[in-house]
Amino acid sequence: MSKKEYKLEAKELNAYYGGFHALKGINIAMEEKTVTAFIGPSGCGKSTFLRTFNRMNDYIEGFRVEGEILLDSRDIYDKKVRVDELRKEVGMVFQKPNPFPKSIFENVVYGLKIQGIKKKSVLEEAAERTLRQAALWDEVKDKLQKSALALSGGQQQRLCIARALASQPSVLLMDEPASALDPISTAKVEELIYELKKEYTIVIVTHNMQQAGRVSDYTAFFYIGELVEYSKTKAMFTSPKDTRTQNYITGRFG
Ligand SMILES: Nc1ncnc2c1ncn2[C@@H]1O[C@H](COP(=O)(O)OP(=O)(O)OP(=O)(O)O)[C@@H](O)[C@H]1O
Repeated sequence: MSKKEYKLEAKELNAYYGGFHALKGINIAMEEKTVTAFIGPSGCGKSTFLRTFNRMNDYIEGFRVEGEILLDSRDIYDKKVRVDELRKEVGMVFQKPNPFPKSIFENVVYGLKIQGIKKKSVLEEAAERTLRQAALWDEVKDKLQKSALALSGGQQQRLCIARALASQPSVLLMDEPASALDPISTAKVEELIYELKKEYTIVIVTHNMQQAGRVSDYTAFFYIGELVEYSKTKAMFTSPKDTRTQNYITGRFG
């Protein structure tokens, strides 16, 4: 009998900022082409955990992990893993849209150029494909050479999503991707997440419970560094098992 393969897994994961124990014995397994929402009160470790999946915390002095993070059953903290390759496979979108002060086109193809891809037709094809995927193509196709900074916040965030998709990742990590956006732009990003999960495995940190309910298949509730509860989103919101989860989702704290 073959063992079920997950896209992403954490096994007995502990994380520390120096002497501070930020993540405590986390176990989770996420299926391919699903959306998982991380929820929980401020400071409970959601972003720290999200960033372990592409080793974004490596830059922080004193940060270390124990346990395993598996991508397609391979340990991404193994010494043989090339972090630049990992980050191509596991793309990331941040809370505040952070386009470079360059043209729309240059933003999307930035990662490809760093990889040494120079051919114009390849770059143009990639730009169109990812801008279409990010539901931005129709709005920018006539001004690709204009500055990305002239776009609205919502457009900038979709541009950052296009930029993350250009290196053809299989996983997309999103750290509160809509919290700086207006309601219409938020709705667009949520629709986009729904479309993108046909091709990508998505993990999203959100403070917005309605958003978790709308976009995610599974929800993980964190509390002071622990993963308290992890289940199908519908089940978590209708019948949470732990009283801490119940208190949080009914707005009693956080
Ligand atoms: N660079 C750092 N150095 C030291 N401690 C940190 C660092 N980053 C985060 N922490 C601590 O780790 C804990 C978890 O932080 P994290 O940002 O992961 O929480 P979070 O749940 O994402 O919070 P929020 O919802 O406010 O963004 C917090 O106590 C925080 O103070």
